[in-house]
Parts: sequence; structure tokens; C-alpha cells
Amino acid sequence: MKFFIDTANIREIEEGLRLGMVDGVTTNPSLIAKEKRSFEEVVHDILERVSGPVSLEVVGLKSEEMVAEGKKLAKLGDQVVVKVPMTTEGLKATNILSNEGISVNQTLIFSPVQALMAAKAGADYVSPFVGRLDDASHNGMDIVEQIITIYDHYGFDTEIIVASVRHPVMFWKVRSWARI
Ligand SMILES: O=P(O)(O)OC[C@H]1O[C@](O)(CO)[C@@H](O)[C@@H]1O
Repeated sequence: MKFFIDTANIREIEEGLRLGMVDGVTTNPSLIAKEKRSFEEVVHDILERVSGPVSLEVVGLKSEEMVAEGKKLAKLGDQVVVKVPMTTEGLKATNILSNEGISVNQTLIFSPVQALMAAKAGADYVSPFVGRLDDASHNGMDIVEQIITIYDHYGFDTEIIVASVRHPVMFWKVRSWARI
């Protein structure tokens, strides 16, 4: 199991690194805005400290915008993973970016079929939002389990980053652990 710390705060990342709990970092635009420093500064400081995958999210809505942003982000470091939303435009962008060898984390995954489509489009990572699914009276970890079954069945290497985590108990609910 890998741990991805979901923050853009350097002190939190450093503390996580000292604990040996940081395999990678996930960020989003609001987390970066919370730091009250420029995007470039925050990202530079993260990439300087973390050698594992660091997800940086695009903000464009059209696939061309996402692709252009993704290419710029990918140039910031080898460990950059471009975070792309699970929309039709996002899938097109994932397809283009992954064909160019750029690693993608497809975010805003709410169903197993979305995870299947993201993997098919070439995403290296998918981020199912388990907490928000639970908030809407679904069972987020059940969706994760279904994604694992589908990926195993079709032989996809896409990694699952369980996102929108509210509490550790969520992890006890999964029977098949290999991919998380
Ligand atoms: O439901 P929440 O707690 O707002 O979490 C949203 C999730 O979206 C993400 O952008 C996914 O990586 C994370 O920041 C977070 O896990």
C-alpha cells in the first residue's frame, strides 16, 4: 500500500516524510491557493522534497486547454502526474497526454465504469472519491472494490488512489488489497 499525502503545505509534507509515510503527494487548486503563495513557488518546494508521484491538477475545461496545461506541468519534474477531471473533455485530454508519455491521474471518479474508461484512455492513476460517495448515501469502498475487480479482470495496471478519505476505517472494508 502506498500513502499519498493530500496537501500543498510544505510543513505537513516534511512531517510526513520524516514519518516515512509519503510515497507521493496529491494536490488540487484549492489546496495550493490555501498556501497564499504563488503556484510556481509551492510546486517548486514540493517537487524539491518529494521524489514520488506528485499530482498537479489542470483547471481548463476543454481538452485542448487541459492538454496545454498538462504539458507545461509535466515539464516541471519527472515525478509530476497531471490530474485531469473525469469528464468527456478530460478523457480526451487523458488519451492525448498518455499517448505522449505524460502520466495522468483521472480525478472525480464516482463509479466503476468511469474508472474503466479512465484506464482505457491511458490514466496511470484514478482517484475515486469515497467520502463524497458516502456523503451521498453510497458506499465508496464498495466502488473501490468493484474497480479492483474490473482492473484485475481486464489486466489494467492503473493504480487506485482512494481519495476524499474521511477516516481510516474505510480501508478495513476492502477485501482485495493488492491494488490500493
Ligand atoms: O471530499 P473532499 O474531502 O473535499 O476531498 C476531495 C478530494 O479531491 C482531491 O483533489 C483528490 O485528489 C483531494 O484533494 C481530496 O481527496
